Amino acid sequence: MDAFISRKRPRFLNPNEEPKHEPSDPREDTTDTKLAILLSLFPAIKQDELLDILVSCEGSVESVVNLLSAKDLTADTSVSKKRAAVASSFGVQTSLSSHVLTAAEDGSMKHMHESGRKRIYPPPKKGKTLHLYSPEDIAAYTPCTIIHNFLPAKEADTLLLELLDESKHFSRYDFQLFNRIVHSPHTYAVYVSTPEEHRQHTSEYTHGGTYQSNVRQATPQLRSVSSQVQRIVNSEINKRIRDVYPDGKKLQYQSPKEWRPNAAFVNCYDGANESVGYHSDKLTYLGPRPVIGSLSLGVAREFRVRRIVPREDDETAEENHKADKIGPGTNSARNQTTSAARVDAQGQISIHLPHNSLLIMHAEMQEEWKHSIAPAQTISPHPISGNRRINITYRWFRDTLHPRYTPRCKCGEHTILRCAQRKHETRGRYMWMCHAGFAQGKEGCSFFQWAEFDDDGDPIWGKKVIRDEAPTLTNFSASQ
Ligand SMILES: O=C(O)CCC(=O)C(=O)O
Ligand SMILES: [Fe+2]
Repeated sequence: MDAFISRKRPRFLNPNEEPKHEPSDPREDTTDTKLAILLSLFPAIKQDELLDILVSCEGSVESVVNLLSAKDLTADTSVSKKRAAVASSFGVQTSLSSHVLTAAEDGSMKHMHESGRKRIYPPPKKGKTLHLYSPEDIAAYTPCTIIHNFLPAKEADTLLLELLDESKHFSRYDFQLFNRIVHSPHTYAVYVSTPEEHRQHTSEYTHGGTYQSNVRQATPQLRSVSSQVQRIVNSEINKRIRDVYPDGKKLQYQSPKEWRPNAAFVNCYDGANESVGYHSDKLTYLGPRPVIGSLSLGVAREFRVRRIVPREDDETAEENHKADKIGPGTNSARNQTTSAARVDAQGQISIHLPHNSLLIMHAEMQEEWKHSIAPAQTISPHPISGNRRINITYRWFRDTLHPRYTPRCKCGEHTILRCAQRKHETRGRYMWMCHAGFAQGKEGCSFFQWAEFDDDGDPIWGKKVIRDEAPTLTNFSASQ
């Protein structure tokens, strides 16, 4: 069903934990009743369509009736009155999707597609989850694009089989949370395409204060798929710039260059309880406004996203420094207590990721949104992978942000790049910080330096801009 369903999120009992599942909202039980009422009022409209409109009106029968009656100017007045009477017994809600009304250039209210303006949707309501399925809704509500059935079916199955076999080499990463060492609730490995890249990823790039130990050579299938991902991601980036960004221009700090993935982080979620908590992906080596291509294989799972809500009160750059770390290539929320509170401050959106779907996280994603793979209440086993889901995130490590260039902190370690997200005065500014505080058993130093970039996201060290002209890393796709 190309629609979303709105459900109320439960309050978290333990602030360190995402809920294992969401109890269903008793109000959902009324959906059938509402649909039956709508069917009786609008017998000429198909049930599926009515359901779509109902969910896009957040379950408000009154909004559906108003919407459809407004369209139906020739409607019999007695029918209209009856519809209005029934509808008024339900609360008014906002409407979404293709039924959204918006102000046109001339100030009149028109349906989105008639107004000639870009679609701007309201965020999900506090404490609710919007479930999105259609590529159109996902592109409109989130900074993501989804492409279903991305690979030829056989190729997707071959890649899945290959990575399931690889997954026996995957490991959990350990991270520190409130003085405890915690294991990630899924396994992973990093894939690169040449021995030189392997050397760099195991002895130069650091993640949360340690070198990656689980770096592997990309399999032929992984590399072949990388070039297909590269093609489509670049084309989708251009569409996004043209159709969504202000004045049809790339975002400030977004690279104007072709996106060239040179590393793939492969995750395995074995069973419904395996997950990854809310985080944004680490910017340190990807740079500002990165784009990430994420291919899902095997069991379908929910990818949840939520916008980072600015907070005026107690945010400081120093506080950001104390952020906990939840995985390689990820920046978690500062802690799950505040994270949980903010999930409730603005609703979340759930994107359903079936086998062989490619999700593109666009340039506005990492700095302004967080994402997670929620534990599932139930999953439907996949014919090849059983209960397992494999996910590949193709990433482009910018050469200009190689650790040979990035500042060292007082501990003598490589710093990490973060973006100020919550305080209005500093929101959107980047900073270099000590990462030692993120590593097991290490206390961080107080190193802090604002990070400067030119408009294309290349770093400015002193007055010197390091440009990304001669990549040292071999491009994943080009190196086949
Ligand atoms: O499994 C996914 O779809 C997302 C994984 C993720 O967020 C990550 O590897 O950073
Ligand atoms: Fe991520």
